[in-house]
Order: sequence, then C-alpha cells, then structure tokens
Amino acid sequence: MADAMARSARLILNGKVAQEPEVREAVSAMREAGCDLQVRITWETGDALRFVEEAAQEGVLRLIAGGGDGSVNEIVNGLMHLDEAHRPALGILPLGSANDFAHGVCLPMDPHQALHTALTVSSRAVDVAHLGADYFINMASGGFGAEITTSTPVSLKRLLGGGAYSLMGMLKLWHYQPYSGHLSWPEGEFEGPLFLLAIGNGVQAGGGQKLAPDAKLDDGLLNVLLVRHFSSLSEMRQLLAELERIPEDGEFVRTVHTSRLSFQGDSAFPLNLDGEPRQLKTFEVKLEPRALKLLVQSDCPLLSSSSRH
Ligand SMILES: Nc1ncnc2c1ncn2[C@@H]1O[C@H](COP(=O)(O)OP(=O)(O)OP(=O)(O)O)[C@@H](O)[C@H]1O
Ligand SMILES: [Mg+2]
Repeated sequence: MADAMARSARLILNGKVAQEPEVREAVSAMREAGCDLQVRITWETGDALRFVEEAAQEGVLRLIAGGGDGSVNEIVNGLMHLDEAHRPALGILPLGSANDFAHGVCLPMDPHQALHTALTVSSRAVDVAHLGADYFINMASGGFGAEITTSTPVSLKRLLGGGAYSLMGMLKLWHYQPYSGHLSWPEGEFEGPLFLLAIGNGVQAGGGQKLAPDAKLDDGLLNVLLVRHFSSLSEMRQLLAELERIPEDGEFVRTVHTSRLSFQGDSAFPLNLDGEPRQLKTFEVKLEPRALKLLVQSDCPLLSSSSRH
C-alpha cells in the first residue's frame, strides 16, 4: 500500500536553483496532491539557518532541503541547534552539482520523485557527526582532496580516477606536501604523513568517490579511512589500487570504525565538511547517535536495519 502524502511541509530551496522549471512543476504537483508545501528561498549563507528556526517555531514536521550537499549541511546544522523534541524530520530534494549525500542514501534525483519521497516516507533516526561546533551528516574529508578540490572545480573522483601518472603531475604542479599529524581514537592511533583522511557517517564524497563504502547512518560509528602518503609512482599506483577496494589494513589504506577521533596536526589541515571547506590544526569528531529523523526509503542501504537484499 502506498504511504499517504503529508498534509503540510516546508521546502528550503537554495536560490541558485530556485527557478528551475522542473522544481516549480514538482512543487505544484505536490500541492495539487493535497500537501500544503510552503517554500523559502535562500539568498546567502545563514538564510537556511533562519528558515529552519522559523519552521521549528511554526511546528513544521517535515523540512526539505532543496539544494546540494552544502545546503543539506547548513540545514542539518540548523536542525541540530534545535531541541530534539522540536526537530523536524529532514527530507532532501537533490539540486546540487555533486549531491553526494543524496546519492549515498539512494534518493531519487528526479525532483518530482524526490519531493514525493520526502512527503510520503516514514522517517528513520540517523546519527549526526560533529567537529567542534560544526555538524556534518555525510563526510569530513581531509588532506589532498580537500585542498585541491577547494580551489579547482575538478572532483576528487575525477582526480583519483585519472591514474597515477596524471595525479603525480598534478601534485607536482601544486607543490603538494603531505600533512603530518597524530590521529587517535579510543581503540588506536596513527602517526605520520597523510595523503587522505575521510571520516564517514555516509559513504561518499568528492563527486561520487566511495571513501567509506561500508558506512551506516545509524550504527553509532564513524567509518574512518586513513591513507598514508606515498613516495614513488609505483607506490602511488598501489595506493590507487587499494582505494578501489578499501581494505581493512592495506599497505597505504586502512579503515577504522570508531565512535570518536581526534587529530593533532603539525600545521593547518584542509578539511571538507559535507563539501564545505575548513582549515584546522587540531580537531575532534564525535557522533550524536540517532539524533536526526531522515526521510529516506526504508530500504535505504545506509540503514543498518535495512531490509534490502
Ligand atoms: N541564492 C543563492 N545563490 C548562490 N549561492 C547561494 C544562494 N543561497 C545559498 N547559497 C550558497 O550555496 C552554498 C551551498 O550550495 P550547495 O552545496 O547546495 O550546492 P552545490 O555546491 O552546487 O552542490 P554540491 O555541494 O552537492 O556539489 C552555500 O554556501 C550557500 O550559502
Ligand atoms: Mg556545495
């Protein structure tokens, strides 16, 4: 039996994509189907936070983020600053360029289907990670990818997919230096030059790069990917091969499942939180287990109680 459509909901739409005809048509269709769907449009950073507060004050139960990973991140931050009792469930209308979180949770990319999903499914409780005062729902990635993708439009997936030789050329051109730091978590530690660090609540970042393929959103754990730096072209080849299959304990790639992680760097470390850039010398990442209600299909592969097979 199909689930009933919610009677009311709020859509916070990133102004960059607000006028797309498909979005307008999808909103009209949901209204015609009986949902009182109100829309708020952002102009700049900070607007979404205010709209989240307004929605909570008005008792909105379903809040839909219309935009890319950055829009979802801003809305998650707004939601996490509310009391849990007044926190609306989060739906996503994927309208960004990467939409890594939405792809990771297998949401439909078609605006009509995505809105319909957000307005009909039951919510599922998922973990939310935070790094200092900043929350993220999908992934924090640091090192190589975070630095280069912040200043070029090339996605991490394309950079890593181009092969060892072109990647080496790129790193030379960028005068790339590995980052050194000390990582520690309750069950272990890592010291040394890092090529890449990814801390996943979700599975993918950088435009489709699956850095934490086994991550679940509701298991109380961060899936951490540590990639040690290389010193030759052949080592780089090995590193890229390991990134394809993400071993537990490879020569370069190592995975750790833990509830929290601290980093002490020798210098500012470039980080990307759900696609939003930061530079931090030290940080700690923790999880708030099952703190947010997410509107995804019940067979979403990132739910540990998933019935998908
Ligand atoms: N009207 C607007 N015009 C341009 N940028 C906006 C507008 N409103 C909000 N923003 C900014 O857009 C950024 C978020 O963009 P978002 O990440 O959603 O899209 P994207 O970068 O295209 O997608 P993705 O991150 O999935 O690749 C935030 O920094 C936000 O402040
Ligand atoms: Mg973005």
